[in-house]
Amino acid sequence: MLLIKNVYVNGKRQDILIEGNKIKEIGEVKKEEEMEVIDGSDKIAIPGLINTHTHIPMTLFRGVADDLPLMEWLNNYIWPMEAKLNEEIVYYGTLLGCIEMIKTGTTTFNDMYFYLEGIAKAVNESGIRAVLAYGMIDLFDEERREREIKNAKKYIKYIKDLNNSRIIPALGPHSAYTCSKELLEEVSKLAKEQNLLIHIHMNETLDEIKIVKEKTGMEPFKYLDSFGFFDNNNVVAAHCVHLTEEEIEIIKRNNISISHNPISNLKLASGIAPIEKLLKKGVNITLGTDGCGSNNNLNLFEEIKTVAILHKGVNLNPRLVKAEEAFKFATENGAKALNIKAGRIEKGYLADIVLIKLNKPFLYPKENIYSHLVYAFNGTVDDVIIDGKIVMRDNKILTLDEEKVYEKFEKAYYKLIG
Ligand SMILES: N[C@@H](CCSC[C@H]1O[C@@H](n2cnc3c(=O)[nH]cnc32)[C@H](O)[C@@H]1O)C(=O)O
Ligand SMILES: [Zn+2]
Repeated sequence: MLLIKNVYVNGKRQDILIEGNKIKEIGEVKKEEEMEVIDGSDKIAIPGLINTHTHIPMTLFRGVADDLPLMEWLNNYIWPMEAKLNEEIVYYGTLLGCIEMIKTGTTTFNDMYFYLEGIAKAVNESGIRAVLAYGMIDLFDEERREREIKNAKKYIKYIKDLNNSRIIPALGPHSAYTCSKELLEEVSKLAKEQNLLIHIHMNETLDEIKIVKEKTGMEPFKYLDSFGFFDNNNVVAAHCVHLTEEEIEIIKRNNISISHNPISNLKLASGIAPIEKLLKKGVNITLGTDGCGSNNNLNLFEEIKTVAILHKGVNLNPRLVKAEEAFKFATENGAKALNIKAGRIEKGYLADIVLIKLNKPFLYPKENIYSHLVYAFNGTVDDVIIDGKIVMRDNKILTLDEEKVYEKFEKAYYKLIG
């Protein structure tokens, strides 16, 4: 068992006892012989952050094609380079991504990419928790559709056969503008049959909406809703930047979770999602970084701060998205979207816990710590526990050899651009 002694958690100094992968007790815990102890007296404990939209191997694309709009970025740079990926290169890209997320307090990520064996191998070794979807794009071609659906089913089986509760399969139809209606219908059916999360890009840019509207006569959410895509499914819709009132109703009615990616949306000049309207409707808002090609890091604390100030500015309302709301987007709401019992430090919850030393200049005055975590903290955490296991101690990753990963990553990168 693991005992975190005298740590500042849920607003007071107390102990956290972890048994297996769950939180067993919070409060006054007597130290027993067989317990491993972490002294928490100079630290705060927070729930591990949950990143609900990533393409984790895109660490390899960081800084490769900046300052471009989405369609040009995807078509002229990213998609041609992705054609040169393989399992090994993706494995090293993912290892780096896992290090970066653990170092900045993220304990779960929701991913859509390909070469999932490489991704799953790296996730397993790093100790992080992940929901992994094979990203499907058929470009309305029947042969490609068959292949994408076959691949998706292959990876769902592959992940289930790993029998690792930290690695969860999901379905990842890329978007309404790159997937045929037949593929989307097949995905919706499969998701219901196997009770799988659907992870999809929605309404990210005005171009995308124009393409879908010209093809179907409807906006993306209305089009998908017209054939029951969302019915009785668990859906995480990434971006949701440009929405009609009618589409917001569809999101609410279908209990769709939004993965709001404010920094990616700004960097690609996609726009700013209508968070004020979505909040008013009680929509479950979560946070994502997107890939490192359009952010360019995986530090979810930057998304927390951005979401807490961006919407104040654009709506001229300083009361919009308070600090505790922004923090909830990245913890409890993310857990709800991914249907995992995490996002809070409470008895019976998964032991995904992050410890932060308080002796950092931007964490003073200490009594305002919960404000600092949103408006002042830079994201460098100290200890990380995932699934009840210590994966980082005093900022040192215990599950991977960092220097070796950096060296192998660079070699993989040069193979990719060579
Ligand atoms: N089976 C597909 C893989 C799709 S994975 C997910 C895709 O989303 C792409 N992607 C990354 N960021 C974004 C974004 O912000 N919007 C739309 N697509 C993105 C990413 O480059 C990747 O091609 C194929 O063969 O291409
Ligand atoms: Zn994306």
